Amino acid sequence: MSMLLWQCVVRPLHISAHHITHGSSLVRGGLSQRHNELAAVRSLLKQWGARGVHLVRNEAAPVGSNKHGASLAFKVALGTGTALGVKVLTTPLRADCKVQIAPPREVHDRLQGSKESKEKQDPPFDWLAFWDLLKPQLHNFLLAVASALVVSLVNVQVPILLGEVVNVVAKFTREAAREGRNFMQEIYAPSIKLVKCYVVQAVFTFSYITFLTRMGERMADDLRHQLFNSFLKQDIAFYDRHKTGELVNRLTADVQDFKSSFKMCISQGMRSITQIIGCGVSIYFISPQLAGVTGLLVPLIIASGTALGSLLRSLSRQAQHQVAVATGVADECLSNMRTVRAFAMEEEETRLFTQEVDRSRQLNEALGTGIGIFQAGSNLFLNGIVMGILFAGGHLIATNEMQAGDLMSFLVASQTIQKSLAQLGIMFGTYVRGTSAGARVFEFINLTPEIPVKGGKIIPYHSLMGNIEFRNVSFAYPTRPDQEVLNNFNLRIPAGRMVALVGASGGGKSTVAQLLERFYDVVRGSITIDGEDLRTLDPAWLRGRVVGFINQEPILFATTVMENIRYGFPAASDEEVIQAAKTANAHDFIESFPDGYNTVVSERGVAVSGGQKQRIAIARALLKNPRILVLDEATSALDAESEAVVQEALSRTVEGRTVLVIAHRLSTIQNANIIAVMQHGRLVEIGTHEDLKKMGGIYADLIRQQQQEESANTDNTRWL
Ligand SMILES: Nc1ncnc2c1ncn2[C@@H]1O[C@H](COP(=O)(O)OP(=O)(O)OP(=O)(O)O)[C@@H](O)[C@H]1O
Repeated sequence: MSMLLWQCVVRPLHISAHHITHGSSLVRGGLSQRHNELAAVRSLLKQWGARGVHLVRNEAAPVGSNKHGASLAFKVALGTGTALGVKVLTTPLRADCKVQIAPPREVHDRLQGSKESKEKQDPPFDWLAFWDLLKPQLHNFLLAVASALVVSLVNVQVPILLGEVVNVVAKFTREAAREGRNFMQEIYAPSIKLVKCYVVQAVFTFSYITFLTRMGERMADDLRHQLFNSFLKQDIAFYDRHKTGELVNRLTADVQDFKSSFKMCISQGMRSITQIIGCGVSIYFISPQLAGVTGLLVPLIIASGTALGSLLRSLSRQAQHQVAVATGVADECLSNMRTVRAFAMEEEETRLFTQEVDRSRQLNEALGTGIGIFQAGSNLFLNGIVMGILFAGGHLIATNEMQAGDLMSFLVASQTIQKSLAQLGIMFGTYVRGTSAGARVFEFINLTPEIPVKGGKIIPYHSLMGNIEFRNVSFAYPTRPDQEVLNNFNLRIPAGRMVALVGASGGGKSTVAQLLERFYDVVRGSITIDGEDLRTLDPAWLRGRVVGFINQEPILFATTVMENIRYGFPAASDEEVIQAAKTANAHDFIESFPDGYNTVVSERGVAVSGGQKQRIAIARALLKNPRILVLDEATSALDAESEAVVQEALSRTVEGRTVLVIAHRLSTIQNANIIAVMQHGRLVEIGTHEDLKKMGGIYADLIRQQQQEESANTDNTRWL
């Protein structure tokens, strides 16, 4: 399946003569007609919608060759300054291109754009879903809230008790010696009260942190679980719409943001509000005059703190975003190191990364300066208030309107109010961040897929024949509803027969295979298996038991070969796995691995060659003994030697099954019972290889074209 996604990833593309307007000259001309090839790539990129394409290096450099063709490397630039590396491997009927998009500005702008649109389109917070999430943790929540309340009330008491202690101390410095009173006796009661307060404060601080953590972690765990579950239930169209990075971000950063914001709102928010009210009442009772003056300054503190705070928050968001952009560039480069190396783009990648890191440094420096100004300014301001209170309080003490201990209480209480106000300012930002992160998470949890993962009719195994029929099928991908990919498509695949789909690239062949797997539903018409509409059948049964799918790029998981083959049919015994591997021509090479079937294949299957990977995938598909087998370009990425071995395995695999095979190399499908030729989403020719050749239509043209390309390719190989 070929498709270009303009996103910051490197992905292989398969571009056939149909896509490249000068396709035949591309292949026939070989290396001697580089300009034609470059023009072809340029026209292709334009076709894809890349505006202002021009070639940076007007020369193609051969980077390698094999029996099947030559690799050429091009560097292309988009008008925006986007650098593309295009690597073309010419093969008899097609050109396989690797397109690397490594555009710093483009990546940045795209991320910026997506972030802006994300900010604009944040869904409303779902309070009902939040309540459902909170309900199981209500006991932890209430215990945390009660404990935090106790801590706040104690915090309100502390300044008053401190004042009482200071009053005793102050009294003794002035009069104790003269009156012969016992200091220990007088200080004992207020000191004990203070110590009790500190102990209660410590116990309940421990308690609220423990309950809050328990509640937060359990809610986050629940959220991740629900979200992941919801991801796995979504239909494939959902994955066409959303990038993997975005989904992973919701699962990690958004859940984390939501959790910490929620915890913070409870602990800090509640404490701050209680302390502001409690200490406000205290200072009023200590000295109404001083409290009045301080109260006048409060709006000033709030206004300046909010203004500066929002400025800093916006700067901090920009800095965080820039760090993400720089990380994205590094991630893209490191995870595609082979492509970077193949194009000798190390210096360019370093330049891109440095550029993004430099921007990030500048923003962080600006943020640091802002924080410095904010902290210095607020310290100065707060210390000014302390000085003011001391000055006015000193005056009140001198006129015997106040005691020293009361001044002390007033100072501590007013400081607590100031700190709490500052906390509330921060809290507002935290609340906004938390609710928007939560809204994004709930949005995906609440999504209902159009195609359910399971549920529906099952045809009993003994009566399942495997007759397939596409009847007047029309289809457009949900992400491109205006582009009709299949148009009144009709095809019958009788049980136990092999039907090959051929035709120009983009004609809709892979789409037919995907519809058979019910990755998407048809827009009009119907697909039936043994007369049953696919939409009435259980999708899990269909994919898990009936249809085996082998495509060009099999995916191996980072586990043992045994588990990789068993994937999709976990109940299979070791013997069954080994038998499937034998049929798939895989047993011998697996046995030659150091740990045999227990060898762990690395994350991307690097330790396993393409042909070996494909045979493991065949064994995996075989294990579930599917009635229907779909082979979508199963051997087109392989060299001649591997292809022969895989073909041999496939010919054993297809026996007794209904098979839909899609292949560009016509030599691989000549034995099919029926060959169906597709063009622009329609079936245009159908018959056996001999019939179609005699007919002299599109199929005959394709064969002629392929033969010419094969001979041109042999010439190129000789030339190289
Ligand atoms: N997931 C998708 N979302 C939107 N459009 C898609 C998607 N997959 C394929 N297309 C588009 O559908 C059309 C048919 O693609 P399809 O892959 O079925 O063709 P194909 O004949 O199999 O091509 P190839 O031989 O290159 O694999 C193309 O225009 C392609 O761009």
